[in-house]
Amino acid sequence: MDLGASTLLCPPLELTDKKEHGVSPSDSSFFKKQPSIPMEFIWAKGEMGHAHEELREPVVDLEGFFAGDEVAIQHAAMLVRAACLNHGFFQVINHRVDPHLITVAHDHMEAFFKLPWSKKLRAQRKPGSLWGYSGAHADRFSLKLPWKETLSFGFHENGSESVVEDFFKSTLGEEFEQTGLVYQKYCQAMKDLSLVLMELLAISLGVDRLHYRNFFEDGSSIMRCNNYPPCQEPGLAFGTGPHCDPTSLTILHQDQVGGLEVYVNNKWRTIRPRRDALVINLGDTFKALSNGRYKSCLHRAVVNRYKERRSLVFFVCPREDRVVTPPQDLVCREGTRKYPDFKWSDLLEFTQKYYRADDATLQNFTKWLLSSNPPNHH
Ligand SMILES: C=C1C[C@]23C[C@H]1CC[C@H]2[C@]1(C)CCC[C@@](C)(C(=O)O)[C@H]1[C@@H]3C(=O)O
Ligand SMILES: O=C(O)CCC(=O)C(=O)O
Ligand SMILES: [Fe+2]
Repeated sequence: MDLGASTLLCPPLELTDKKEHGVSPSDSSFFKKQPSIPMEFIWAKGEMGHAHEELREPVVDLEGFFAGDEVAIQHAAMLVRAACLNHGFFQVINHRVDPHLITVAHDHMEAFFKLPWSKKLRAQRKPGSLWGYSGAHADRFSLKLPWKETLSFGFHENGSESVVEDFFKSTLGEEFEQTGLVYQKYCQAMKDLSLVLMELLAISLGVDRLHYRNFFEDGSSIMRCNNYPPCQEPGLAFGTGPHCDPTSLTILHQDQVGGLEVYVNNKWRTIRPRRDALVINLGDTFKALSNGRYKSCLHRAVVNRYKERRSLVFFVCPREDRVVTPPQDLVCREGTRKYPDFKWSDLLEFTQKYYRADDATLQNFTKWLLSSNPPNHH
């Protein structure tokens, strides 16, 4: 059942009377098919173009990594290298994240998004903050609104208190204590897996095996739950438009509905959902950490007419004051630096205050950075 735009925007976006757009029933054009979704959600025809082909690439099996089987580790690193040089996307199986924990995390996400508006709005994102509930980012953007609701919160491991549990209890109340516990465990499992992947990425780049693990060990990451309601015009709107994640590494688990697409060899390809796999994609920050060797994955989420779709997305980030710079031996091999040093907090601020992340965030950030601190050549 299509809940339409009202599920995304509260109070429900009143569909403005057609006459306000200078069209009245007497005009012949009026009888042309009028889009049944608010124009704020509509993307240009040229930006759509739905994928038909599936991306079928080898899945990286982590079993050998956990078993310390060096041959299996080299094989996994070779698959990771091929994928990251080409498009920055791969999937992992035998990742040792408890499948029951993933299922319960989906259950709590479903329960949250099914809450009445009044309850969801208790967690409403404050201006300038990443944390909380957002309906179509309608408070941030005015056009090309994403056809989605999101719930975002931070994760870091210092000390006993759990920022995740505090987030749920303080914004949604005691009845969400269990949800906070589930997401604390889920985020911890995502963080642990991310450090294994950082080792694999280091091996695949031929740098010190612990280099990236050490860089991210004390990082603060972002957890996001995405809910994509059914859409009457799936050919006019995006759940999440084409973009590269500005973050470093993304670990995503999608439900069985399907809708994630990745841009590979100049074509959008669908990613078939796999319950037992976790989707991994590199972001802009890791691209800079690899001195531009590895791609930041260009991806998007399309919507459909009939079925709600949800995804759990964990964005791995370094500590905010960490300076993003590629390992020296990688630069020596490459000969030149591709990006200036920057702090992750500066790129994050850029995406939250000045620039809506898309497929060119890193290059625009670099220009912005250099324009505000021109290199002194004396
Ligand atoms: C640092 C971030 C900004 C976004 C959430 C994380 C990593 C992915 C980014 C995002 C999803 C890229 C597409 C545009 C965006 C505005 C969105 O659709 O949510 C981005 C997120 C954000 O700025 O909230
Ligand atoms: O929901 C998806 O499949 C993709 C979501 C995504 O790319 C994001 O939230 O950054
Ligand atoms: Fe993304």
